[in-house]
Amino acid sequence: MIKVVKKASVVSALLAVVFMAFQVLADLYLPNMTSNIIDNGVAKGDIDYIWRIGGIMMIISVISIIAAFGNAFFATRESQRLGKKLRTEIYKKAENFSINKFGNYGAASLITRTTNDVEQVQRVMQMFLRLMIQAPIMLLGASFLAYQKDAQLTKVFLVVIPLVIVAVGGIMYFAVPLFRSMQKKTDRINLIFREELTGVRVIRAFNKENHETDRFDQANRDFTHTAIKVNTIVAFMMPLMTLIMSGTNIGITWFGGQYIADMQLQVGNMIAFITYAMQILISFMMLSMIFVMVPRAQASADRINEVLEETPDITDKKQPEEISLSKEEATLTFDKVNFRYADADSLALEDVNFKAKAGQTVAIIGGTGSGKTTFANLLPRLHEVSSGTIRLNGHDIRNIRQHDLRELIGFVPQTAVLFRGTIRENMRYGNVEASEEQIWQALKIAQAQDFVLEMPDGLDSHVEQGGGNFSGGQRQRLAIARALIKAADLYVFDDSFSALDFKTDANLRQALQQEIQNAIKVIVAQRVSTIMDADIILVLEAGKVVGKGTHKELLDNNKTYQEIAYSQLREEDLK
Ligand SMILES: Nc1ncnc2c1ncn2[C@@H]1O[C@H](COP(=O)(O)OP(=O)(O)OP(=O)(O)O)[C@@H](O)[C@H]1O
Repeated sequence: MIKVVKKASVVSALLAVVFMAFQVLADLYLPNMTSNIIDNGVAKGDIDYIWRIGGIMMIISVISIIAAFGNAFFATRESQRLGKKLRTEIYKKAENFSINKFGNYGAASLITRTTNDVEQVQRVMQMFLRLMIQAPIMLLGASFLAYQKDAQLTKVFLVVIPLVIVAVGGIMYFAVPLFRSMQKKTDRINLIFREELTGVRVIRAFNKENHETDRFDQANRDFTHTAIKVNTIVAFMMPLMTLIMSGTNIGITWFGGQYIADMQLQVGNMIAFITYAMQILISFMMLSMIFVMVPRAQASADRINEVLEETPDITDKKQPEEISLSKEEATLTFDKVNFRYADADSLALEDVNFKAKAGQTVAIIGGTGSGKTTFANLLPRLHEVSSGTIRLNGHDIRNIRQHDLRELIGFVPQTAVLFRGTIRENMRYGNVEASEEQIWQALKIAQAQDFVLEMPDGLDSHVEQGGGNFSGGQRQRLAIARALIKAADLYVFDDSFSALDFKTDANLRQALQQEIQNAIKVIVAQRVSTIMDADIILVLEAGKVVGKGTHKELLDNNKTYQEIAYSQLREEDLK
């Protein structure tokens, strides 16, 4: 918790504390003046005294109000700033996570950590700056002043304080573990909800709405059940404290009345004593609220820290090599490349070797799970090779800044992701300075020009979140165009032609061949027809390259390739 809260500004926090100190001092001083006004003004009928002290009390009250406002302002501002800072830090950290790390946490948990967990810490920070300081000062100050007013009456506290400790302790004992578990349950609700939203089509197609609703209901019920339980327990706090406060009041009045009758105590002092007693009990209540909230926020702070303290598994070298666009000089080399996922027993890619030069097309083909996407992800360093070397334009890609490397690569992922906005904004994601002409040229190569032209708003047509208002094939073509808009030495298409019909697929490949002549193209595909013209075809089987060559060579002498090819096309189509 301290690690997280330390990120707040010391100056603002100090200002909040100073204002709070003024407020507490004013609040502690007022009962003393009330006692004076009663004993010296009211009892003796001294109207001047009442006016004078009354006036001073008004001024002190105004100071108390200003101090309370100042404290609230700085406490709120600093806690909000801390929240903003934490959200930004988590976001930046998560943005740089490798695909592996991202998968370990899961999107739902990262969202809960950025929103709910940060809110918990923010709330405690605000409370800390308001109550955490107020409560102890008030407790000590009020105890001291009460003792000064009448030492005999403090014996009431011998009964009251143990009672308060038992009541508050009991409530905390039951509530704190429940508060802790609520954070995990919030995570679970977010996870299920997110999964259901992203998988809504599958859920409907399989008629699993009821099953999913039950799953969500169960998590929701579990969370609500815990929340009700914990709030019921905490709800006892108020009536219990009111009971104790009333009891204290009666005790003080009972003993105080006797002392007044014996002329050992003045009425004003008794009234002041009652106010101090209430302040002592309120301080206990504030402290107990802090003790209830801190463990819950501690759980949140731990979850935030877990993300912030992650060491990135893919980092830039301290003195990276400089690289720039090579155009016709581009080269790509895989030298004994192996890759293993962190939690896997076997290699996902084993001993991959090849060389490609500017203008060439490298194709990767293989069955599902053979390692094709893994291969594609190694190129922009979304994963880091376990051993061996990948060289782009002669540079080991581990020696280049990730940013510089990715500037040289046009990447089309397996799932075409578009962002909410317009087609033009999505296209400019690839190159912010792309001219109108460049955008249309990229759309033309990607075979997306026609359908964009047909849309009433053309490039200004609206794109829904994830590109939901486009067909799978249209999304793929827009994602391809977005990558092509970028001047790159290497274009990677991870199964990016799979949703295209054969004719569009062929036209696209032809356009790529004609228009993108200098760059190296890496095409991952399941369809032989997509990669027939490639200069180098790598056939993957369980992560191993079981064939390497051109379509003709492989068709003549590679059994795996023959099996794939003959299962998809007729013999005459393969020539
Ligand atoms: N994050 C991961 N952690 C552990 N193993 C993984 C992970 N991602 C993929 N794998 C495993 O690595 C192997 C290769 O997966 P990859 O996604 O590269 O296959 P693919 O050829 O692209 O398959 P597909 O054509 O179905 O997309 C598979 O056995 C898969 O189970």
